[in-house]
This record gives sequence, structure tokens and C-alpha cells, in this order.
Amino acid sequence: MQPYKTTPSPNIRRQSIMSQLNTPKTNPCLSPSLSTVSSFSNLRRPSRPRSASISSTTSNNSTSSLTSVSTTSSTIKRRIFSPSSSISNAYLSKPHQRYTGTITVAIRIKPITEMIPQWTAITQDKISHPDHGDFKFDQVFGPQCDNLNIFHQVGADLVDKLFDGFNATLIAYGMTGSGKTYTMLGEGINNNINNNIGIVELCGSYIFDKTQIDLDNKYNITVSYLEIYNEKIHDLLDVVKKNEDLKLRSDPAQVGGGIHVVGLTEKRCQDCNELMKWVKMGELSRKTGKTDYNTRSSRSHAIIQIKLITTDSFTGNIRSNILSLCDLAGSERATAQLERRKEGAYINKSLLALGTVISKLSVESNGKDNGNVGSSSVMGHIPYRDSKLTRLLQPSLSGNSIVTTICTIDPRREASAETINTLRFGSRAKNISLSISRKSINTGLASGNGANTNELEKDRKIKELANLVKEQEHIIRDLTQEKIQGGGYVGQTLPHGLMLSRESTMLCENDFNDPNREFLDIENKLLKDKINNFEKLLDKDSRELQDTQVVEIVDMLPLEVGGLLETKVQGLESEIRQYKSYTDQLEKKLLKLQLKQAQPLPNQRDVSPMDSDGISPTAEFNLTDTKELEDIIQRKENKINDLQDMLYRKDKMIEALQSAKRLRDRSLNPRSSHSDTQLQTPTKL
Ligand SMILES: Nc1ncnc2c1ncn2[C@@H]1O[C@H](COP(=O)(O)OP(=O)(O)OP(=O)(O)O)[C@@H](O)[C@H]1O
Repeated sequence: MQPYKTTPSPNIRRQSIMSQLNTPKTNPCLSPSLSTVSSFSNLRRPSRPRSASISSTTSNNSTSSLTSVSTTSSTIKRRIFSPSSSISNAYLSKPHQRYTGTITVAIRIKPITEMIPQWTAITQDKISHPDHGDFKFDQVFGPQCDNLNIFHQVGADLVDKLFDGFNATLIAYGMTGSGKTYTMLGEGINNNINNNIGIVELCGSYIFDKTQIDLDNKYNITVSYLEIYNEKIHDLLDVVKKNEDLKLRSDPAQVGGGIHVVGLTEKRCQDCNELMKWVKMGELSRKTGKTDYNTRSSRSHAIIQIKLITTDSFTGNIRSNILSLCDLAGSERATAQLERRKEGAYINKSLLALGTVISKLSVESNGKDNGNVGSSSVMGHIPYRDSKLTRLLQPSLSGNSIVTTICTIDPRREASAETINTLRFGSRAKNISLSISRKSINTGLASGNGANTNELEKDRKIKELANLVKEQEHIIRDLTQEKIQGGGYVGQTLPHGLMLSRESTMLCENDFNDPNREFLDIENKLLKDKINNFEKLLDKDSRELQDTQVVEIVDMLPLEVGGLLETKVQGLESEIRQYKSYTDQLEKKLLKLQLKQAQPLPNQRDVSPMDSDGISPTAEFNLTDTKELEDIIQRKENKINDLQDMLYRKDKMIEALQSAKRLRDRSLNPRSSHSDTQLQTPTKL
């Protein structure tokens, strides 16, 4: 196979990558110069990896061509994938519904100045050790391999799957200083050297390149960047809260498939430059430090997530998929520095947890392969919760994502123990089988997907608010035309919560030159009259509410209400009794007065003591003057009328109280009192 060069030759540029990948060639990454120390017999480029297979028969992989373009920085030669019909054919073809295979594992050997020790024999997909045996992988990248080549072999495929509707995860794993960050982010991302751009940027370029040539779909791309430092999750894109420990929440509706980092910043990107701007910004916040093996060692696990939201231009259907790019912190032996030791303990602990999870999943997968699915020996508990790292990777490792792991190794003798560990990790991961279904498409606003819903919900809210603003503008215009006077509406809440301010009403008040004003005044008055009439009618309606209707309402009330009514009615009954005795007295007094009125004027001997109402009969009968007598009679008559009025009112009150009593009875025993719906005549007083 022809080596991939940093600046591809023109014929490579125009040549389909897939056609290169499918041609059996010598692995460019295993230079013959290494054959003196390693076994390079049978070095042939595999026809195309490897463990994964697509259940559908139509198999189209990435077919993009290369081009070399200058970026804004003229010193940096950046390679992106230019549009070509072959690309569009690749991902516009009918996507597969299911992906089955295993985790793809590639090994990357770091170049070293010294000779690679004799203890290894390296082939295209195998590393052999005299003591530890053979470790089989999907791909072994030799020290000559550059990031672009690695991207072709493992990265482009993941991006293609992302566009096919799968989630995809790429994990860089290896000991400190072995080249994980170099692989993921390239050389000197922090000092803009960028001679050898990393997988993240290459994936980003490819993603944006793909979106540009696809006229059938619209794309939204966001990026998030977090680190797990000393078991705390930090948002690397939030400079203010970058040290806040973000919480994890289980949410199956999430695009990634179940674990949601609460409050994690997502930045929308228009192109790859913007995406890389955020990545570089995040890198500045990432915790680094000097270790025995690496002058700028990443002290945290970092996960960049690129979310691709695809909207079908014709149907409006929406789908979200995530590409997770993980640059793990490196495993290391204890160091003298206290700070590094503490970090190292956290790193090692979480890597151990990841190793355990991988190991268990691997055993489980082997069990399945051996037909032991369901057997308790193989279906053990997977301890995802042992670390934040495994928790975050849980959705990816448990079947929500296609996973590729690049294990970086440092071939120096002194790192051999770590190298063996890494190889073991890689070969276990390779055993893990995946069966991933393509993310279903969400139809428009009825999306069931959490993240889509969020996006759509936001769009819907924006539309709703824009409509509201328009509506409110109309209301303001209408109100202004109606020339609201005297601030009658000030402070009132109008439709949709619009509060009319004093200023806006002033505006209306001050405009007296409107020719329609008189007409509007009349119309206003008519409307007010109408309201009054309606209010009266409503009043009448409530007064005329029949007792039978009330009974129906009472029947609907819960039984406990009966108890409350009972207490209330007992009070009312006692009031009735008091009123009754009072009205009895009044009646007697009235009778007495009526009798007196009917009798001839008494003489002085018949003088009665002063009445309790303050009218002294004595005073009356001493008078001889007829006019005065008439006055007295008149006053007596008035008094009688008053008392009769009072009696009438009492009568009504008793009537109401009795009605309440009946309601009480019915609510306590609704069935038996159904028949008794007629109003009883009030007690004759
Ligand atoms: N394939 C490679 N080619 C050239 N240089 C490399 C390669 N891999 C790593 N290096 C160099 O080795 C050093 C350590 O690499 P890097 O920081 O990527 O390691 P790491 O695995 O991320 O370590 P840590 O876990 O400590 O962060 C860097 O200076 C890097 O440029």
C-alpha cells in the first residue's frame, strides 16, 4: 500500500479513499526498516477491516478524495476532503438499520529514536511477545504512520456511520506519553504548530465537508468539551464555571443514549474552524502537568462530543447523532510529586474501572459467542458506576454507539509493563461485540428524543414568542387607535399578559385630534351598557338557581363535605331559633299596637308605662290636640310598617336557612332525600 503523505500527491487527491483502502497493499505504517527487529513477513494491507460487519447487504463505506488547502494561517497546510460524487454516493445511499460487530481496536506505536526492542514481533494486525503471547487487533499502526493515515483507517469510517444514523465513539487509550493527545489533537494544538493535525480536526473537516455537499438535508452541528479531573466533571467550554463539578443524570431520551451531563455547554459551529476554535479554547482549560514520561501530560480524561442534527429538507424529519472523541489520561506508575500522585491515583483508579468494565463485557461477549447468553456465569454485573469515566462511557459501551479504540504504546523497554497492560486492554476490548441499531428518525415536533425535543422546543418557543410580540404589537396599535382615556387600562393585564404602561395610555390620552373620537366614545358607552346588562342577567340567573339544581350539585359533592355542612347548619339552626323567638316578640308587639289602634282613645287612668320602643302611650293620651294625635297614629303606623318589613326579611332569612338545612340533609343522605326537592314553606311566624 502506498504511504499516505502529509501533503498528498495530486493523483491521491482525486483518487477515492475507499478504492485505496480496498486495494490490498503493503501497510505504509510498518516500514521495512523495522524488519530487522520485528517480523514483517506477510505484511499486506488487509482488504478492509475487519471485525465489524453490516447486517444489510448494501455496503458503502467512505469514498472521499483528498485535497490540500491553506487555512487562514498560511503556515499551516490543512487537508480536508473535497466534495466528490463518490462521497455523496457513499452516505446518501440507503443507510443500514443495524450495525453488528465488535469494538474496533487499533494499536499505534510511538516512534522512538532508539531501536524497538527485540522482544516484539509486529505484523499488520498482531503483536507477539515471547512471554505474553500474541495480541490480535484490527490494525497495528507502525511508527511511520501519521494522523491522516490513522484517520483514513478508523476515523472516516466512524464519521460515515454517524451520517448513516449511528452514534460513534473513538477512544484513545495508553500510558502517559505514548501519544494519545498527539493522535487526537495533533502536534502542538496549543501553540499552533499543527504540523500533524489530529483525528478530531480531521473528523470535523470531514463532517463539515459532507454536510456541504448534501442538498437533501440541513445540518446543525454543536460541540461540547468536558474533562474528568480527580473524579470531577468540568465544562471546558465554560470559562466562568470551568471548575464546577457537573452532575450526571440518567436520561434514556438523550442522543448519546442515557447519560446526561447536566448544564454542559454546547456550542453551535458553522464550520470546522469554529469547531476547532472551541476545542482549542477547551484545551487551554484542560489540566496538564509534567510527568516522568511527558512534559505536558494530560491529567484528565477529556471527551469532545460533536453532535450532528440532521433535518430532512423534504419531510422535516430530524435525527441527532453524536460522535464522541475521548482522549483519556495516561496510566502511570507512582511518582514522587504529591500533586501528580494524587492525580495519578484518580487516573489509575478510573482506568482500572474502565479495564474491569471492558474485561466483564469481553467475558460476556465471549459467553454470547459460545451460546451462553443468559447464563449467570457470563451475565454478571457491569460496574459502570465505579467511576465517572465508565459512567460517561456507559451508553457507548453498552450498545448505543459504534466504538473504536486506538491504543497507543511506547515501545521502549522501560515502558514494557505498561505496554503489555495496554495490549491486554486492547485485545479484551476487541472481544466486545456490538449490536447497534440506527437512531430512529424523529418526525418533526413530535420528537421523542430529548436533545431533539430541546432543539425543537426552543425553535417552537422562539416562533411562539415572535408571534406573541406581533400580536402584542397589534394590540398596542389597536389600543392606541381606540384612544384609551384616563388611564383606565393602566396596569391591567391585557391578552397574553401584556401590561399597558402609563406611557402608552398617555400617548392615547394626549391625542385629541382624532376625528373618530366621538364615535368611539359612543361605541364605548354602548359596550359599557351591554356589560351592565349582562351583569344583571348573570345576577338574576344566579338568584334563580333552582333548589333542584343545587341538589344535583350537592349530589356530586364528596361525602366529607356533608360533615362540614352539618357543623355549619347546626350553627344556622341555632340562629334560626334566636330569630324565631325575636320575631315572636315582634309579632306580639305588633298585635298589641294594632289592638290599641283599633280601640277608642283611652283616658288617663289607662295610661301604660313607656313602651320599650321609646314611644310613651301616656304622652299621647294626655294630648288633646288632634293634629298631634294624628302624628302619633302616623308614627305608630310607620312603626308597624317597619316591623312588618322586618318580619318579611326575617321570613326570608329563615327560608334561606331552612334551604341550607335541606342541603345539609341531602348531602349527608343524598339518595333518600332525592324525592324531597320541593321548597318547604317557611315556618309561619
Ligand atoms: N506518533 C508520534 N509521532 C511523533 N511524536 C509523538 C507521537 N506520539 C507522541 N509524540 C510526542 O510524544 C509526546 C507525548 O505525547 P502525548 O502528549 O500525545 O502523550 P499522551 O499519551 O497524551 O500522554 P499523557 O497521557 O501524559 O497526556 C509529545 O511531545 C508528542 O508530540
